Amino acid sequence: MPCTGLNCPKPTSLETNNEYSYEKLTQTAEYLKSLISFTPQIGIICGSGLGSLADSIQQKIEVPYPQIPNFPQSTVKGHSGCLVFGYIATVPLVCMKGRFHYYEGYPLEKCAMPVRVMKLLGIELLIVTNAAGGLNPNYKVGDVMLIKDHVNLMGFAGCNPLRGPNEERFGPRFPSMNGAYDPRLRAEAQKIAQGAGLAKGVHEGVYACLGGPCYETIAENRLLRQLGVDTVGMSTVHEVIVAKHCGLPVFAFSLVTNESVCDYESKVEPKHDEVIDAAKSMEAVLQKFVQGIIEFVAKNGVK
Ligand SMILES: O=P(O)(O)O[C@@H]1C[C@H](O)[C@@H](CO)O1
Ligand code: HPA
Repeated sequence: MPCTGLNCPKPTSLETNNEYSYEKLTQTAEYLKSLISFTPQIGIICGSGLGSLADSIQQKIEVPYPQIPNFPQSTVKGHSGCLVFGYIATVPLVCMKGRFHYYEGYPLEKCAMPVRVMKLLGIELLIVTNAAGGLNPNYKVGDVMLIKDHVNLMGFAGCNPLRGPNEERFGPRFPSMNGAYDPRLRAEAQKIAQGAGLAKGVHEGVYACLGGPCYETIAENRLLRQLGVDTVGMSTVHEVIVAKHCGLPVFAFSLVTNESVCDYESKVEPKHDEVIDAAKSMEAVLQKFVQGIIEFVAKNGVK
């Protein structure tokens, strides 16, 4: 908040130059509200190649990112770059077909700004999905891992989407990250997964985000494994931090799209096209899974 008292210091450039101030984000949310006649209850972020999660949305209103004031643009294959509003199982929602990554050149607060916009639109639950490398030796390509916790590796180096002046209207300066991944929905998701045909391959584990765009070295994969990381990717963590900060419950999962190799003898190399193909081959099952989660929320509420 600007201070008007006589002895108060002048606002710093950080305060005056905030590209994603509460006011700017409100402007973005107000523009989007003017296009829809309902309040979205759930926000969904589609991971690489997972944009088809929006296919089951009814009464779609699609808004391309270039049309949205203050919104970044998608630059990555597999992230088409539009917001889709509509309904799944009678639940009004908004879906991001295309997220923003640090390696695209966006600072973390910019990558995560749509989470605050969705909060201002009125969502009460955020569903986050990602394509990820499977580090846990029990994981196979095509498995789903419900995220129970994360390792904020970029945070170890001081990169955090909440860095800078805190905006109290969103949340506190020092938020706890405990319970960021809603335990009730995770427990329920185990049952829903069976109905969706995912019975064999649903795990629960820990996700870590690196800055990318390089995939991890074998030495890095070995280190991550020792740290207790089960899947590794280049997204999600900053979105979840911002969601937890503003009090949004999160349900998140990784689709294992490739094996993260820990063996110098292995000839397996990660490739983005294969990541997208692996996601594509799971689209029908994952649509059913996400629909099951939404139906549960429709029946039982978010809390
Ligand atoms: O957006 P997500 O995290 O699902 O995408 C992963 C991370 C990189 O963007 C890309 C690498 O293949 O897939
Ligand atoms: N590493 C990082 N990000 C990824 C991977 C991976 O192996 N697969 C899909 N996204």
